[in-house]
Amino acid sequence: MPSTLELLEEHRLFGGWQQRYQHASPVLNCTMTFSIFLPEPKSDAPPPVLYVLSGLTCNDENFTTKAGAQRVAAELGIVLVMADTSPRGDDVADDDGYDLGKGAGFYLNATQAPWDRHYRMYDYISEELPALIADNFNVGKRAAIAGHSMGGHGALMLALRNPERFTSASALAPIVNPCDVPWGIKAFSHYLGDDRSQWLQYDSCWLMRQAQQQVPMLIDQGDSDQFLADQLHPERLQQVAEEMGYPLTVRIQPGYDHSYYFIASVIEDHLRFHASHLFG
Ligand SMILES: N[C@@H](CCC(=O)N[C@@H](CSC=O)C(=O)NCC(=O)O)C(=O)O
Repeated sequence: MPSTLELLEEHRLFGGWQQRYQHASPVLNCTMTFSIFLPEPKSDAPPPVLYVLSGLTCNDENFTTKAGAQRVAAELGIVLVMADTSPRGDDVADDDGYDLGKGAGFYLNATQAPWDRHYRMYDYISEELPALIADNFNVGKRAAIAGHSMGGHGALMLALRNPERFTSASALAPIVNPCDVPWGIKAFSHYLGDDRSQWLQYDSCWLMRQAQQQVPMLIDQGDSDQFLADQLHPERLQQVAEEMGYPLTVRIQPGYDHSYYFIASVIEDHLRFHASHLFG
């Protein structure tokens, strides 16, 4: 039976519709919100979907309102689904830091108390949300995934673990090696515990070395990004890709920082990259 969605907002946009919905999530054991851009249909064929994952402190609205992706998504006929970054609600565990707890779910299934009651973002993004979208909207089977920073980690990691689900993956300033950078070490210690062998399943550098099936990938990274030296290290994934013959393109963009000004500047290329695989 189709899940119940409550429409919170709706706006006409570039000939399509920008909508925001709330729903009960059995996987996360809380109420969740997502945004969706539905372009004007280009043909009788149901359109493909690009899932978009955001970074630390974000919800579904950061990308929706700041990335400027809808004009090109409308032109290409791609549905955009903007997910939240963690479970939400008053009874959901949280932390004072911006990089743990609400807004910082790291797209994993937590195993440690108190996080394990709600923090199952891996299952939510890989299973529950796609099923909800398929049940409630006229969309095709083809899907791609993109993300920024912590969301870039989520997009690359989810595509590496589910290569049959995604025609392509792309990331803007992603965390590629969470097992070995401060943001990832802090989050994984709390959510997954001290046994670092349990962390590897969420680390794109490790996953790419194990990959049996390839998903075309694009990464854009600004060289004036304030988090580049400490947290991001795209060269580590590029090195693995070169060793493994994995189809990853990394582009270093001069002068750009970590902000949505950077995202807005390169998002068109990401949409066209995904279109070349979604419609290929
Ligand atoms: N407030 C923090 C930094 C938080 C931050 O920069 N968040 C980024 C994502 S960082 C990686 O996941 C973001 O997208 N923010 C939302 C926005 O709209 O810009 C600090 O004080 O350092």
